[in-house]
Amino acid sequence: MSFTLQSVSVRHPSAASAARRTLTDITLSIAQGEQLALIGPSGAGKTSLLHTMACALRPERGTFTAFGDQPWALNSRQRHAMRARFFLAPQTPPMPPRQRVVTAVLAGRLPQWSVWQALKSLVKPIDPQAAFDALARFNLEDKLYARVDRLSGGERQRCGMARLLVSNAQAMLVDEPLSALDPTLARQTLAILQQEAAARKATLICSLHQVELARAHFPRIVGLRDGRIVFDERREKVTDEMIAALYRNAREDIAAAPQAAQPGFPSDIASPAAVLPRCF
Ligand SMILES: Nc1ncnc2c1ncn2[C@@H]1O[C@H](COP(=O)(O)OP(=O)(O)OP(=O)(O)O)[C@@H](O)[C@H]1O
Repeated sequence: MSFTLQSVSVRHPSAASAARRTLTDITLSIAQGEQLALIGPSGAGKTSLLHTMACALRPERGTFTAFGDQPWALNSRQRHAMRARFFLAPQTPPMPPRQRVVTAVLAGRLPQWSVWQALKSLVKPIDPQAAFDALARFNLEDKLYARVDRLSGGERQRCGMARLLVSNAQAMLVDEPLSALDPTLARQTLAILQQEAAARKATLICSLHQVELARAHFPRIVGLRDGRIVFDERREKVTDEMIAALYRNAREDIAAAPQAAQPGFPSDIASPAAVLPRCF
């Protein structure tokens, strides 16, 4: 098993103590080599779930196991060693603007390198061929020595994916990898991620706003809403109705609901807010 979460609840450390939890009662088991898409509306908790699995957020409750160990029961050195087994690719990859693409891509090797190797690679990239090969998968090999701040948003995002490829992660935790890409590039990029994960038998967990791509390409789909799992199904079991319910906006519900008359107001006026414009 790559990850097992049993009744896990998470609250962001910076959130007010009275704020509702970011994730509530999450139970999920993900086998090594599985490919799974996380979908759900903005603020559903997709990023927070990926961060929890990457040990960047500590559960407030429940049991979290990664690769057979409970990371938060380990000491920080052991937890750091465990982090080398997975790679979290954020939506906007952190890359110093003046850095060369080759260095930014090779940062995917940082978890495997000693401090000395990391410093050495900053001065003279240790394995530029690996960065070149990874960039070539995304047709970006000509950007090897370009500065990061000269890249378009989509190029930058694909550099982040090239960084993921040079890591030797056994689990790839990828947050909205397609958000800056046109539809053709989005499909190609997703195919490369899935091929790479399959080739190295790595687990691939991808948060996506492109629901149709998720349904077309991922065997397992987890729908999140308001920090809870709404469904966790094989893709053939996910229906249009489940998707519509997952993304239904609370405002749509209010608009669709019959307007109940309130005491003290004429029957065609539902609330004080509704009457205000009529006063002026
Ligand atoms: N650093 C933070 N401190 C406090 N609350 C946070 C923090 N980051 C996210 N949240 C809250 O946690 C909830 C889940 O956010 P999260 O980013 O995980 O959702 P998401 O599904 O990834 O959204 P999106 O699709 O918009 O990226 C939201 O209510 C958000 O406001």
